[in-house]
Amino acid sequence: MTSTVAKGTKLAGKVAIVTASTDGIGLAIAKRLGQDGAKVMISSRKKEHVEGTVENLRKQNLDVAGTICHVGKSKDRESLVQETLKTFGGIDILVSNAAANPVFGPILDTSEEAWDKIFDVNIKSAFLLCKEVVPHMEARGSGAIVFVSSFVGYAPSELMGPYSVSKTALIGLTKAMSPQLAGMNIRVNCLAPGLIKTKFSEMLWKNPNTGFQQDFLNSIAMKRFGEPEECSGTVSFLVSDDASYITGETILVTGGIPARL
Ligand SMILES: NC(=O)c1ccc[n+]([C@@H]2O[C@H](COP(=O)([O-])OP(=O)(O)OC[C@H]3O[C@@H](n4cnc5c(N)ncnc54)[C@H](O)[C@@H]3O)[C@@H](O)[C@H]2O)c1
Repeated sequence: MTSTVAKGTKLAGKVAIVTASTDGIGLAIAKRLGQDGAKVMISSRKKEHVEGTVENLRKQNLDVAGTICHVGKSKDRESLVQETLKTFGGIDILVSNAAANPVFGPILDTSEEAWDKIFDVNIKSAFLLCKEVVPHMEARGSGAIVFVSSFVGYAPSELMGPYSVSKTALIGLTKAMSPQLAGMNIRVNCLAPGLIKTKFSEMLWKNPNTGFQQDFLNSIAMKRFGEPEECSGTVSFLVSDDASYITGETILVTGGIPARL
């Protein structure tokens, strides 16, 4: 199912950065923000993916540019910000979407190296990118940040323990940052998707006849997995003036998975 939401210009004049935006949920968000009028800086680790995505989105008349950014590298984070300022003249919106999950299995089997990678990419880099971006939002007089967490941040997956904890940490980071940022007229919120059909989650939804998949589907009120486009409207709402009195919150987009902290 694809989104049939009417598109508009509610983000006209805004400049957005979306990390890991050449595929999956990040791409759907970047596209939607562009369709809603924002200028969007596309980024991911691979040059060819960035170039291909920019070309594709420009063909759809969206105002986008692109740059490489491995969110765990401080030089890349700096150049993402500098490229955005140089190309579009400011930053109003940050969507921190990049995430890594190098391990599946019992949590106590996680190596220190894997633990560090998950927390570096999923939480520390998200925080450090905010630190980099916030002064530029402050200079514009306002801003909006969205972290992409997950439903497993509320209901930890037994096989993705450290990833789940990193996603819980993003929900906490959203709350922890909101009072200080409110003083700068910057809102910070969080999206917690359910199981969305992307490459990242392929092994969880692509084998239609496994018992696991059936059990999982049965636990979802709507009895289907989500599409990336079903996450993007929520992010566009959260960064728009329609959400002007919402900060520190996480919105679950899960088709109805019972998940609460
Ligand atoms: N697909 C789902 O079911 C699901 C569910 C809940 C949350 N999420 C979250 O949604 C976000 C997007 O995931 P997706 O499903 O679209 O999958 P995806 O694989 O398309 O997105 C994750 C992206 O992060 C990128 N990435 C990893 N390490 C990076 C780094 N160091 N620097 C820059 N980019 C890096 C990957 O290349 C990938 O493009 C992630 O934060 C993920 O945790 C996904």
